[in-house]
Amino acid sequence: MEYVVEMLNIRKEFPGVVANDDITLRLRRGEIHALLGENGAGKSTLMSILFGMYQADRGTIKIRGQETRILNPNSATKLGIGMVHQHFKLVGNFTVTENIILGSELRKGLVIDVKTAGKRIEELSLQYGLNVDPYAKIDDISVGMQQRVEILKMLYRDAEVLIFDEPTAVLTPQEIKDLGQIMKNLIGEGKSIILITHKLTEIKAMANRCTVIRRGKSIDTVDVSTTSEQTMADMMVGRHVTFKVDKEVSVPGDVVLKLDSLSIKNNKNFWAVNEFSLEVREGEIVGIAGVEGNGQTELIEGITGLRKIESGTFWFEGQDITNTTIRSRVEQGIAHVPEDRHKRGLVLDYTLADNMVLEVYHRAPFSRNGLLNKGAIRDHANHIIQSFDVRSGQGAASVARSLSGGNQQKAVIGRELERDPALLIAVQPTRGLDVGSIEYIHKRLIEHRDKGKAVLLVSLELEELMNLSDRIAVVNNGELIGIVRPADVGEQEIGLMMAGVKRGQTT
Ligand SMILES: Nc1ncnc2c1ncn2[C@@H]1O[C@H](COP(=O)(O)OP(=O)(O)OP(=O)(O)O)[C@@H](O)[C@H]1O
Repeated sequence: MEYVVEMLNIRKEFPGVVANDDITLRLRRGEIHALLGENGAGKSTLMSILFGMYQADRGTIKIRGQETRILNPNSATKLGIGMVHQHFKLVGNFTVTENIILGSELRKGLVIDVKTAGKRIEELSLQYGLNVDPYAKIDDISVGMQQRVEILKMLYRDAEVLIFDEPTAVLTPQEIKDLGQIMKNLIGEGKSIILITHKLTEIKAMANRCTVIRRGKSIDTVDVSTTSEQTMADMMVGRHVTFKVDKEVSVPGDVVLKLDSLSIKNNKNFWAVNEFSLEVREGEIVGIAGVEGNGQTELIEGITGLRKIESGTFWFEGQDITNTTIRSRVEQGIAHVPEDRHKRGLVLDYTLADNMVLEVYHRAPFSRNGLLNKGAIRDHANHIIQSFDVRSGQGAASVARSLSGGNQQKAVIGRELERDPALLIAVQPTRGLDVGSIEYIHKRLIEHRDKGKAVLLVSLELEELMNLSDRIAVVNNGELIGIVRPADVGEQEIGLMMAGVKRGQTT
């Protein structure tokens, strides 16, 4: 059996944590190999070593049978290894072609011939079924297309081994299907793929084999076709995981949030939200379902105070707060788990302790007579770290940036829930989380509801919305299409409504 990549007995330590402890992964030529592990299990670290961003403390890497040292991403590229990161590295006002040739080898004395490059990109795009316009501007194309540009970037540099780091986290269901096909085209042409994902259904649909790691150690490599999702989940977490959410029927109380005919504009000054009305009561979870980009982002920004509400009224616990500041909304008991945890959730260069008091540091017990009480701040962070199982090298003293993506997310959710808000707005709360953490977060959201609080849940995962919500508001093109109860409808019907087909309203 020919292996294109062999990572043997890899060890990598960071201050306070062994991120990779004797991990072995072997990638066959022409296979899609999933890398599965809990948040913080060490997947990104292992791939960063393969891509030359980190050096292993111990262990061997062989590329096409040859023992090699990969000193930096450039040498990884020369060895035919490419990576699509979770956060794309593209320049918005450059074209696709310009982005692809940017940073690729510039030979001295040679002006890069953009036209020739464009042609080559067009050919590659055709060969792999990517359908990318080489002359489009990055700002004008969808996130799914931008990801394909990242794929083209690798192909343009003749990559043979392609690493995808949670590629579907940013995609719509249709784009996920398309990506599956693209991956098949890639292996059909002899490429080999390492796929990092938490989604077991995707592993089932896309991958040939799967290596499971837990807390930095290899557990096993299995054939995907003969291993069930449940088995893989249990191997990964080290205990039995349940996928179903247990909850009682809700007992809604008074109205907490009332949106009355809200209209909000997007960045391009077009109407993103149109006369949108909705109520969320104490003791209920209301989900918002819709295809990404149908006004959900602007709606939530309007509610949290990040974006101006052009017309309509926003009532919170009976008070008109349409024009109040972000700060006063926070003070009144509105909490927000944002869509983009890097931009809005955390200050990446602050410690975890400081991040856990971003909204409340000026209050007792964290602050007294204008002085910060470091002990209280640390205790608060430790409490969140413990309850939400936030894993990091140095606990409360860890810099937020050093946490794995999923652990950053758990920290943000923990911070917001611990404030015990009257209204929790959770946008994609479980994006990037492993099944064990999803199970826990779902439980906490239901608990919050059962304490009589209101939850507004925005998610692109229909299954999550169906499992958690008491009512689901479906949006299309900034308009409310209808409100349904999950018990009364199937996913298919909600799918139709997401496409704009109206249905009778239930209240
Ligand atoms: N640069 C760093 N400095 C300190 N600690 C780090 C650094 N990078 C990673 N770690 C730690 O190493 C461990 C493994 O992290 P890694 O990002 O590899 O996990 P992961 O499996 O990719 O997680 P996720 O699914 O949440 O993205 C974590 O405990 C993390 O906090």
